[in-house]
Amino acid sequence: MTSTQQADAGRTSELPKWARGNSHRGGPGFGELIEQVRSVMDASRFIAPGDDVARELTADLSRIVERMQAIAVPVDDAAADSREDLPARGNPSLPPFEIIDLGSEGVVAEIVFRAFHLGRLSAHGGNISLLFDELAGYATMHRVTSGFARTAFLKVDYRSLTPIDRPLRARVWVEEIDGRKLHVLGTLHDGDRLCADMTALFIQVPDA
Ligand SMILES: CCCCC/C=C\C/C=C\C/C=C\C/C=C\CCCC(=O)SCCNC(=O)CCNC(=O)[C@H](O)C(C)(C)COP(=O)(O)OP(=O)(O)OC[C@H]1O[C@@H](n2cnc3c(N)ncnc32)[C@H](O)[C@@H]1OP(=O)(O)O
Repeated sequence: MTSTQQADAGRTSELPKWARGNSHRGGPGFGELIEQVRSVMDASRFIAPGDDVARELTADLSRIVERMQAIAVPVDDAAADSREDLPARGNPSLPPFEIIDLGSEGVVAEIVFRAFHLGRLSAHGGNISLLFDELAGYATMHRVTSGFARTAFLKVDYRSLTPIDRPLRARVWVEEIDGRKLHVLGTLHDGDRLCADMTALFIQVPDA
């Protein structure tokens, strides 16, 4: 059996514990909390406050940061990045994608880039690259025979401007497997229009 055929047979071990996800950590209100965190980031992109207001807002936010720091847990126990029921698993640092389809054929996700992701006229290219990297993590996770795959390189071609504030469709899939090397491709579309495409190499490793 070649390595490609082997991988076609799918994953032979369970997903690592950290990748199995959950829908309870942080409680039922956690999704709304993370959405508010995103809203803070969005709103911060469009203000030019006077010094007094900047200081007041800083004080308000400092109180919130202190409350969160007081309830910090080890990262492996944190709700963010673990909640499979929430956009981007409740990780506020990721563009808030929603998984539409996921399996050995790859992953399809809907993404709305927003104010926080704005570069100048369109979504910042780095955020598009981040989206592709993350989705490639999903796609490779379902094709490695065990463990995890790390990004060795990831190249994005920006084909047309990527708008914010409207649903876009991303697709990422493993095109070829050669031993531990997974060649990954991806596309991002606004309707029929190609915004960006991606080529990446992921390497299978025993764990994240
Ligand atoms: C909670 C989940 C809810 C449920 C959801 C369900 C499923 C989904 C679950 C999880 C998915 C979710 C999240 C995943 C998220 C995101 C994924 C992001 C992934 C990352 O963001 S991860 C961080 C960035 N990433 C790094 O931090 C890597 C640093 N780096 C290294 O760790 C090493 O560098 C490594 C491991 C890459 C290789 O090291 P190594 O020692 O293992 O292997 P080695 O060097 O021997 O290379 C073996 C062969 O690859 C070729 N090769 C290597 N590198 C190459 C390159 N750059 N270009 C061309 N070829 C290359 C060699 O030439 C050789 O080729 P050959 O065999 O032909 O000679």
